[in-house]
Amino acid sequence: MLDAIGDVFVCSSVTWALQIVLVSLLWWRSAYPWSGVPSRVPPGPRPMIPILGNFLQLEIDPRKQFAKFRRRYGDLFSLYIGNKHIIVLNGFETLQDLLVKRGYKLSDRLETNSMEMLGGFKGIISTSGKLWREQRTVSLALLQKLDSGKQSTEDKIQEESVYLLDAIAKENGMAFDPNLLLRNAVSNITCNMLFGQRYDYDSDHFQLVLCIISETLKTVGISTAMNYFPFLEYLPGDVFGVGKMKANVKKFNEIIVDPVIKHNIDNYDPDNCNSFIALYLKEMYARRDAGEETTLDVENLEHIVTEILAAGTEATTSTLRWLLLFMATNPEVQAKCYQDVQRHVGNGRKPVLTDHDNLIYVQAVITETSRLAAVIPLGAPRSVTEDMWYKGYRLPRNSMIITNLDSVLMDEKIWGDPKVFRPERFISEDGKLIHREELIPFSMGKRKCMAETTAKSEVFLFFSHMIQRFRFITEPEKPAPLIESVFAATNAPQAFKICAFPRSTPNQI
Ligand code: HEM
Repeated sequence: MLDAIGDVFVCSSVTWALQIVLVSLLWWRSAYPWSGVPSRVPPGPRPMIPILGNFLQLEIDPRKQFAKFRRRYGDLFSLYIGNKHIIVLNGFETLQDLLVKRGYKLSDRLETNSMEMLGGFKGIISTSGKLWREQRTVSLALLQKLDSGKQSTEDKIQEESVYLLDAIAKENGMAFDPNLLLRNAVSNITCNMLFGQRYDYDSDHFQLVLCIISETLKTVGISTAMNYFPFLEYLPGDVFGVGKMKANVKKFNEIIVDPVIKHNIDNYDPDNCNSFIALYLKEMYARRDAGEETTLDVENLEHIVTEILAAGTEATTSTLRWLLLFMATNPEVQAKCYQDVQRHVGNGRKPVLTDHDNLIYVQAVITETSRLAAVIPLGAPRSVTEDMWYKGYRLPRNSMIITNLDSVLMDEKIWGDPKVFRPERFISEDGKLIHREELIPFSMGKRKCMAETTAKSEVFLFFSHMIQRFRFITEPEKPAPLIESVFAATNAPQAFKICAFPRSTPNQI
């Protein structure tokens, strides 16, 4: 009986596989862009294998390969994967020309399968055109309004720092992985902005929020394969994590986002709007009451909440993790940061945002870390809205655009020794902070990160508070942690452990 079932299974699997191959080949012939290579498009490596195109020429972390292609083909090169023509933009001049000067043609997202699963083409990150413009403009205005309200973003970060520093102190100088504590602190700022409340670090509800975010983001990398090979979604066994990702997004909405939005709708009080959700609802009702045509609705709000939580948590946490790693492995740099804080802030009070202009060395360390860590090194994919020409090349409508920020942040022509961690490169001879326009970890143009100011405030305050209070060292009697990254939704460091000693103890420098 079991054999018979096995035979049927094997037979149906073979038929299934043949059908997939057949359908794929037919689909490839009709959809594969280089079956008739469009003329005058940017050059690139020749796609050797039907359907896969250049897929096998790329590693999971494609940055090194992109650097080689750039040397060979120039600042614009083409790749073909599955049914997509991809154009990779490299170098500061190209990114500035195409994202800033002619950004109106490259501000849309490409409607990919993974974008659909994550954002359902609602909200901000995955949307384009009028819908994106209204959602982004309104969201930005509401975040600014919140910042100038009862509790500013700075107040929220100051409040959260107390909890973060206490949690670090509780590690008692023992080795710990700072990832979870930093993640708690960073996402609490976002929760506070969105929901109007922070959570205790040991709250089950809060840990569930963080767990779903990180599980979902883990599947983002692998499920992007579906953007190029849409049929993979239908393979049995959820090999590409598509089912898991969909289930996570659904669970996140059901358990976290929807109940909070419902609570806000049920208890709506226009005179007491202390959270992003309440302010969005107020704006939505106002536009509707005024008879305005608007895209503001509960479904878009649901997506924005999820996106801000995920985007806000991952990139900022990764940046802070890189900072602690660089401090523990570069004690002399850490000592200079501590001296900077001692000189301009002392021990009697906490650093505040207005210390920013005085803490030059701390700023240089943060700036150098943002450059070297490049936590979102390839930006988020965009698309060409209408056929356009640039430096003699045709950029066909609907091509996918990859903004290779890494090619600028790690450009030898700009930085000389880009792989070296050297904060001094951002300090002038007369001791001032050097601002470089090529420092673009938040991308460029209309579609650049929506929360650059908030992210910078979080990084500056959390980092300077930690440096004021603790000395961080690598785990004693263990090999120093590797300065290597895990390339996934963000470019984060590999997991590492450090020890934190309060500055008032004999371990003080
Ligand atoms: C160090 C921290 C951060 C870095 C380096 C960073 C970087 C980026 C980058 C490179 C993009 C892609 C821009 C593009 O499409 O080309 C982006 C988009 C975005 N970021 Fe950030 N980000 C950070 C923190 C945050 C925070 C804290 C939030 C929210 C509170 C946030 C919200 C967003 C949103 C909503 C978008 C999509 C914008 C759009 O599509 O119009 N980010 N970010």
